[in-house]
Amino acid sequence: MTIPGRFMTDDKGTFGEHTAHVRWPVIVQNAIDDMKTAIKEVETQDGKTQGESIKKGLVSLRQEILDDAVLRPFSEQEVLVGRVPLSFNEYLSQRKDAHWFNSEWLFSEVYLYRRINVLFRFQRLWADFDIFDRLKQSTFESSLYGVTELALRYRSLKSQLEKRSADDDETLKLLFKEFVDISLWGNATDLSLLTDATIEDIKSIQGAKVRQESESKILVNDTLKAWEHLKAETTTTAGGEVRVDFILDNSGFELYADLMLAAFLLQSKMVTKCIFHAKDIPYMVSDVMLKDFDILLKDLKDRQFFPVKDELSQGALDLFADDISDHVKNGRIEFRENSFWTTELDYWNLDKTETKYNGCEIFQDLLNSNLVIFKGDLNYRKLTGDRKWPRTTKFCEAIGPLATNGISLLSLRTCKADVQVDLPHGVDEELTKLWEKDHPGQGSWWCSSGKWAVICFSAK
Ligand SMILES: O=P(O)(O)OC[C@@]1(O)O[C@H](CO)[C@@H](O)[C@@H]1O
Ligand SMILES: [Mg+2]
Ligand SMILES: [Mn+2]
Repeated sequence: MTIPGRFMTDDKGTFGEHTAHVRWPVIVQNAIDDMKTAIKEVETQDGKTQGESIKKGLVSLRQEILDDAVLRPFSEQEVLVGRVPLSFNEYLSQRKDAHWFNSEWLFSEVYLYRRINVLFRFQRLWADFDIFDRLKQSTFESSLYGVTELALRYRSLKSQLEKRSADDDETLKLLFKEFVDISLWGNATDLSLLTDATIEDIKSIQGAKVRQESESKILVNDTLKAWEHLKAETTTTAGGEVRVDFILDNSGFELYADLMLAAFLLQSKMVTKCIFHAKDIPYMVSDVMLKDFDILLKDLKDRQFFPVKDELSQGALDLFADDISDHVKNGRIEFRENSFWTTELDYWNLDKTETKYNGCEIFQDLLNSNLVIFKGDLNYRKLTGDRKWPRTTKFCEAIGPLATNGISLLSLRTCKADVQVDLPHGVDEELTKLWEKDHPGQGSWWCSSGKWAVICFSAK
């Protein structure tokens, strides 16, 4: 089959078109508003002056989008001072006609966050400032209910784990499923979608009861295939290292849920090492940077940040935070960052052929992993190239070289964009009809609502 083109920001009636026209100006406006607050908090005149020029840059960037300007290349100075990978200018040299509202969605969205980052990197006092930090922190703070509920669940499941007999695979399999579900739906608290979420919204997405009914919302579920694979890997490497990698998505509750899955895998002794791959710049509003991991551990222990009243909840939060810190101290959990993850390159570039922007380097390293877990929607878009595949296309076809180049992967994705593959025949039509009822003219946006999910496995 020929490889279809990628979703464009001028594909009529798509969520990508809506994202470009409506959501990007909102995201930049939120950054401008947060910049106003941040500037007030800095003391020095220098800080204020530099902050003002960033704010002006954001205002003109927002206007550029609204004016549907050409996607301009980065200047030499921006590449140097902003440390912008040359992949962006290489791409733009081939597409001089790319505009905000007439370009490949994947490129222009990643380009947007790079343009924002360059504004900060140009100002010495703001070079490492994360303009999304306030939003990341306030959303995590309002996740108190889900965080506490999970910590209590971890505490009780951990003792079940310790009590179970070594050959009690059934319990282990059920727990694996539970923790994969927790990590999957941890993605649902996505800041870029929950632009005005109430605590109730956040609570409902995260509660255990929601997870029960959410089983029906998982349209493709390869959890047991991943379980069988991991068990086989554990047996073949008997006594050796069993490594699971997490290509991370959002900070806050989703990272907390991912760490929960890692803690279970390590506690079960099935896995000996978990490596977490974070972003090197503020990206997609909520994505995890190295500093967000340290902040999360601090928040879990901070009774002002998480004012849990009862001893039990306090003990459960401390237990989890201490277990994670212990895994880090003993090298069982490792955090890395790499600029590849914030380039526009899709994951067909996780291959020995991509030798310019770390694709090959990361690929070679991931060959040592027994399972690579890709979290969230953007990672799914990059796995499938954000292409206009028929929605029944097989996952192993849509991920190109990754299906055969030696990496075993598991994609845990809540559906928040137009691309979708691997659906059984008839499901897309049925959900489009269902969604159309309450969203006339936007039936296919069921796939961008975050209400459904897929768990897709591909063996090496
Ligand atoms: O990777 P995540 O955090 O799950 O979601 C990121 C993302 O879904 O946010 C926007 C929502 O449509 C998309 O542009 C982008 O793919
Ligand atoms: Mg997400
Ligand atoms: Mn994200």
